[in-house]
Amino acid sequence: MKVVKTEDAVGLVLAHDITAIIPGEFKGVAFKKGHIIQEDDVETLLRIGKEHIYIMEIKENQLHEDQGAIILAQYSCGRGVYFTEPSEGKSNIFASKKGLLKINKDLLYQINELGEICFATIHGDNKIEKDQLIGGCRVIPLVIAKEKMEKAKEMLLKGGPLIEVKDFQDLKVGLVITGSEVFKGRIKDRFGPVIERKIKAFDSKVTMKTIVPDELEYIKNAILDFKDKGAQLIIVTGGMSVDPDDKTPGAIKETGADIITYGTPVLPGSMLMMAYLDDVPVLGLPGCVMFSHTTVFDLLLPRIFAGEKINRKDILGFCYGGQCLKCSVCNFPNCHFGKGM
Ligand SMILES: Nc1nc2c(c(=O)[nH]1)N[C@H]1C(S)=C(S)[C@@H](COP(=O)(O)OP(=O)(O)OC[C@H]3O[C@@H](n4cnc5c(N)ncnc54)[C@H](O)[C@@H]3O)O[C@H]1N2
Ligand code: MOO
Repeated sequence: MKVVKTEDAVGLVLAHDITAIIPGEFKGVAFKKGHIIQEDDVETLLRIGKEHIYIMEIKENQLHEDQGAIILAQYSCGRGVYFTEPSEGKSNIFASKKGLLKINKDLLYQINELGEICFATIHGDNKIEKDQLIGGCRVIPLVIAKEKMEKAKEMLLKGGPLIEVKDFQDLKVGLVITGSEVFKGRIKDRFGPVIERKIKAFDSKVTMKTIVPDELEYIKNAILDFKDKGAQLIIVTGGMSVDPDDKTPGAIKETGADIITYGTPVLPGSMLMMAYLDDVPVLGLPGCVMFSHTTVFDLLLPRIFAGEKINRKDILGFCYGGQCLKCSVCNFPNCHFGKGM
């Protein structure tokens, strides 16, 4: 610690908290330990009787916690992400737009492994809204070795971006509703509106829709027809289970699509089929997607709309955390559901 005249202390770092007392009005910390003294602070400090102050000496090879936090935030934020000015050594990180949140988990771990650093985030691979909090980064001590921050910067530049928000694409969606009971008008279609609502949340819409009976040829031809008409995502509802009338999985296979999975380790949603017809994703959705608030369909949609190709490992990875708790008020995606391995 060093004693400095207050007028000469601008840009230097306070070594301890400074208390202010205004009788009947205020008693508390006016300036916190670690605060970098600003031009405007001088008069305030003089008014609370501080003509001299103790300042912390930051050595040539060290950085103040706020400078460390800026380095962490600046070099970790990719497209669609912004951060706040640090306060008490911490910067908060937010999404600057709606999209798919991507977090490089391995890199995040490695940065924390450097020590004296706290970098915490929410889970990635979910939809994020504009100005939603993603995480925060801070330097734990008041000062940190410059060398360590250089190392962090190098790792972030090489392996980054650590955090990014990918845009959703406007996809043309083809919807095939299966079910002879719906086709023949015995019951009203209630699956279509659920799908249309969920697609709208990604600013896209169902541009082609048909209702077909539980017959393999009808379902197959409807899928191929939508593909020919330029659908970029094809969704087939119902008929996904084990009854003799459940023809959807067979029909998707018959189109020649590459089947990624029939069956997922997710409840609800275990009977879902994910396939690609050329590069067009084809989803066979079981009845639970119409009934349940949140299912495996909600885990896949953000990634499909961000243009990511889903593989079998992605789907198997859902098993840990794949059981939805069906809370009375659904907080998804702010819960464990689908957060995976
Ligand atoms: N023995 C087994 N049975 C079931 C299994 C299983 O593994 N073994 N899985 C269960 C699970 S999990 C689900 S989810 C359902 C999947 O059902 P499907 O996708 O085959 O659904 P459907 O049989 O076509 O319909 C179920 C129910 O929903 C009504 N429905 C269907 N589509 C519409 C629509 N567009 N509008 C209104 N209502 C619709 C339909 O009439 C049926 O009542 O299988 C379990 N069984
Ligand atoms: O596909 Mo069912 O998909 O688990 O409720």
